[in-house]
Amino acid sequence: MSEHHHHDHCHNGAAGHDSIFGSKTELQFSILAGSFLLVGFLLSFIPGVSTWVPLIIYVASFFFGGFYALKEAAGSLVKGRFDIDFLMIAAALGAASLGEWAEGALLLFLFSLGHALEHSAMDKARKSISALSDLSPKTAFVKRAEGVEEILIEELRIDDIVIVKPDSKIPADGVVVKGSGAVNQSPITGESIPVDKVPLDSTGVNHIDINDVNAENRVFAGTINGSAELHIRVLKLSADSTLSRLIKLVSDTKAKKSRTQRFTDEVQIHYVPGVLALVAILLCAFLFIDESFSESFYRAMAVLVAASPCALAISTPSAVLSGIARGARGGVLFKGGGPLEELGGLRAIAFDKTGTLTEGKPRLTSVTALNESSEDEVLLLAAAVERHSNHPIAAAIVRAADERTDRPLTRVSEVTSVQGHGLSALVDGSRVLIGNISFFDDLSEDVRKLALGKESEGNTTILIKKDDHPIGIITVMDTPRPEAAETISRLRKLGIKRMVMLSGDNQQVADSVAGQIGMSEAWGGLLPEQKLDSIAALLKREEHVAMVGDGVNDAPAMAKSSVGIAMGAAGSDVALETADVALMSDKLSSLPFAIGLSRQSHRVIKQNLWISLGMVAILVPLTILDVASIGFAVVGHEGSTLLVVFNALRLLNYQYKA
Ligand SMILES: Nc1ncnc2c1ncn2[C@@H]1O[C@H](COP(=O)(O)OP(=O)(O)OP(=O)(O)O)[C@@H](O)[C@H]1O
Ligand SMILES: [Zn+2]
Repeated sequence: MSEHHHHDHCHNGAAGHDSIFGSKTELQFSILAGSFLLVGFLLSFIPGVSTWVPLIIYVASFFFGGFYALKEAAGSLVKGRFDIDFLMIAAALGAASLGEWAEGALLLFLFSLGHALEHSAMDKARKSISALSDLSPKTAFVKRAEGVEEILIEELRIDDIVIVKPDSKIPADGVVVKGSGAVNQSPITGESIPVDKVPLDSTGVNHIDINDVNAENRVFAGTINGSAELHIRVLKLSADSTLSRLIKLVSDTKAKKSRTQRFTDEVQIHYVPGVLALVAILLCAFLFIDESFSESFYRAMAVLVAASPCALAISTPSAVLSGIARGARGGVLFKGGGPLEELGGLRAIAFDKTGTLTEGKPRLTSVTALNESSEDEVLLLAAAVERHSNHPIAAAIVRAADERTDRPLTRVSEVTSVQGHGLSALVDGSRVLIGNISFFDDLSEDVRKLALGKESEGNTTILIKKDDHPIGIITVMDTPRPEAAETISRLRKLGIKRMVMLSGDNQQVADSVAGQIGMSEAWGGLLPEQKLDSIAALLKREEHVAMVGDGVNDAPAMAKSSVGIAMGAAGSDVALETADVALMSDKLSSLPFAIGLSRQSHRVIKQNLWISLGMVAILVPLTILDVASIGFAVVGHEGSTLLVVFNALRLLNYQYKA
């Protein structure tokens, strides 16, 4: 990741000091500038040394001190912008033109030193992100016909079988096919407790989509194998692995900017010309008050340095970068400064039920046969159709049917799914409908009562109709996630005053789950578009609402909310792409950490604004009134810039305390 040497300079703009001139060179140049300045200064006191000797040495100091500033200034000028670098060079050249070479060289030296330090501090935050890529091993042991071969991970192909030794890093995203044991997934998901993995028999299966593989069979590149040897079938190329995409998303500079970022950008657009105008006026001071031009010039330059908005410009980007880097290490991916700053300020969160607050793995609780059919018949027919659905309810029915009977499969065709209701299909020539009560509007009073009774016990209730006759009722029940109740109470303690469950399931089930995890509001029976309306309604009342989901069928609602949060993003491509904030683990418990980090980032950004604006507010009057010299202004200016950056770096060490 060494090509990530892109520096935000104090104006967010021009590309940084790339390639061979890394930030190390920048620091060396600055030190050279300082050394030449010192030598030149000392030589000027030695009698007998001709005056042009120190002059030549000062010119060398100018060169090294002004090199990067000139590069930056030129880059911005091409885009039609004046920036702080331009101002600095103007000031230094102005001093030189008045014969004050030492002053000019000092200005450039301090400026370049401040910026070199600032850039290496920013690099520290960036390295924290690129360190993610070191998580993945460089090579993998792959099984070939001739034996085991060690190859580069870039050369791994889909369906290769790699052998992962105990206590070593897993080289690819894939499915365990042999061996079982615990895997430490904390590098990707932030989960501190290792997760048990068991093999999945995939012999003879041609194509496996990693999104369909259960968590207990699935492993990610960059996670750490425990004490067992695992054989893994590769399901993703190295470049497409969850880790690679995580790194790509984290270092994506085009990600959503935060409001503060837009504010500071805006300020700078109006501010720099304002400063230039003020400086122009101050340059003319000698016309109105009794002083020489050089005195006016010095004052103007000091004001210019004092007023330069370097610290302001870097205050937000540095905090955003550090906050995002810290989040990524904790298994939380913020897509840019926008979500990072906004999440902590939220007071309302909507949750999807299935798979988010619950496990998303419902169990069959009852089968009721109606009208002369048998329970097995009902279950089998339902399972035959549900085999074509990937809804969690379908999985429960299919599993239960497989356990009970092994009758040959019936012929199923024309399966269509009706969003939020159920399925319709042709089975051996009969029209079969499977779905919730609201799917059927012509139920007899008896059947309806029976089904409603089951719902009131907290069951998800599914009716099966064959050729327009109800033949049975199947009920399933999902269990709340073990960490859900605790997370909800933590969120409440964090000041999230409104938490709402949105569910396509019936109201009784929604209420029952909400009751078990201590949530007060549950809105059930929602069709997908009604979930969108619910978000809109919440947005109207609460202004900002986050939506937590698994990204499977709630992506539109997540997109509509202020901050869309996806869980289990490590296992789902959709979730990783659509969310503003992705919780890499499939655990709700990283949500309080994410909110805590977001709030801390927000605090740091605010502190940084105070520091940067405060310094300008102090220095500008002092320089105008001739109380502070230009050297003082440079020290104050660069000092505040560095302070802001180091304050931001504190975020890298953020710890969530429950
Ligand atoms: N394949 C299916 N088989 C049987 N019933 C279904 C099926 N798909 C949907 N349903 C019925 O429609 C209801 C709503 O489904 P939908 O997919 O909109 O919500 P969900 O994802 O199950 O729940 P939640 O909104 O809580 O996440 C389900 O509770 C179920 O009663
Ligand atoms: Zn600066």
